[in-house]
Amino acid sequence: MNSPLIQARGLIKRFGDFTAVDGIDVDVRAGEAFGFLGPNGAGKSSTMRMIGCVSPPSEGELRILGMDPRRDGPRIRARLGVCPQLDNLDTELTVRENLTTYARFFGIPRKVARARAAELLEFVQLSERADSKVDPLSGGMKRRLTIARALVNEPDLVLLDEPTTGLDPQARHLVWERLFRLKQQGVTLVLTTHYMDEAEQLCDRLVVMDGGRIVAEGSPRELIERYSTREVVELRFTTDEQGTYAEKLAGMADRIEVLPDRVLMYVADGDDALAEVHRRSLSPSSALVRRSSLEDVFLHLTGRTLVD
Ligand SMILES: Nc1ncnc2c1ncn2[C@@H]1O[C@H](COP(=O)(O)OP(=O)(O)OP(=O)(O)O)[C@@H](O)[C@H]1O
Repeated sequence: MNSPLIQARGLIKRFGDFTAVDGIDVDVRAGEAFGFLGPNGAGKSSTMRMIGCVSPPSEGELRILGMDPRRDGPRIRARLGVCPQLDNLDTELTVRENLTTYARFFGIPRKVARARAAELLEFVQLSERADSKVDPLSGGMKRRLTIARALVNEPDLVLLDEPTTGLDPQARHLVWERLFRLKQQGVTLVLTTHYMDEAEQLCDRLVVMDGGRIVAEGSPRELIERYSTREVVELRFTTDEQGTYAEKLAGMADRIEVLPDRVLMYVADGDDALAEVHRRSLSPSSALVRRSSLEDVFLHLTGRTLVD
């Protein structure tokens, strides 16, 4: 059972003349949480839709659970759990009915479906809302219900397209916590996100996508080690002359990035570097020392920030 659950080689998706996914190679192994990280338009959803067998690849090889989506779409889909980018819950039905009705599509007997719905509602902390309609639920509750629905058929592979986009911080943390539990139970998760903190929290391994291509691959820690320094000093100056200051800082860091609102110094030891900044009387209006993140990796690889 060591063969990957998802294997893509030279996978391409075109829409007319436009290439949304431009020849990517991906292996997802059983039990891991795998992420596609990238900004809007990077090609993440197009990739997920091919993996979900709802959008045929234009070119390249794709195998899901050892099968070919072009031939075995329905058999593959029966073993997938899908949480789409936008919740498409049935607003006419109650919370519980959203699960039991969905279970019928998989031919799950009514009694089993009811028991499973109760278990899943417990898991996503919605038992108390079982008989309420979907509309009055908060965004976070709807997301959790969509996740529960994706688990109704006890899938081998769960696909989550931007699981926490649009949620407030507290609701995001609750979703992360549930997904983390799933991961602990050995469920294979594949998710897309443009939040680097989400990728860092949840993903064992990820690919960074930009413009339809994979620009880096590894665990969050490996990527940070490979493409960034241990620490970053963020400096803001009162004048608009960040560029001038950046020149003065150049020799004091491994790398300098000048953003519209701040200058980033990439260094091994942030406190040392900041002390040197003050010694040279460069007087930033604010300064912050932090660990490198996937955001820094993305900036290094593409010259842009993830969320513009
Ligand atoms: N059905 C379609 N027809 C034409 N172009 C499309 C279609 N679907 C996606 N695209 C284009 O393909 C590119 C990649 O889109 P995709 O949705 O895969 O990106 P993404 O990384 O998931 O970004 P987002 O976070 O915005 O969903 C975008 O430029 C998008 O406009």
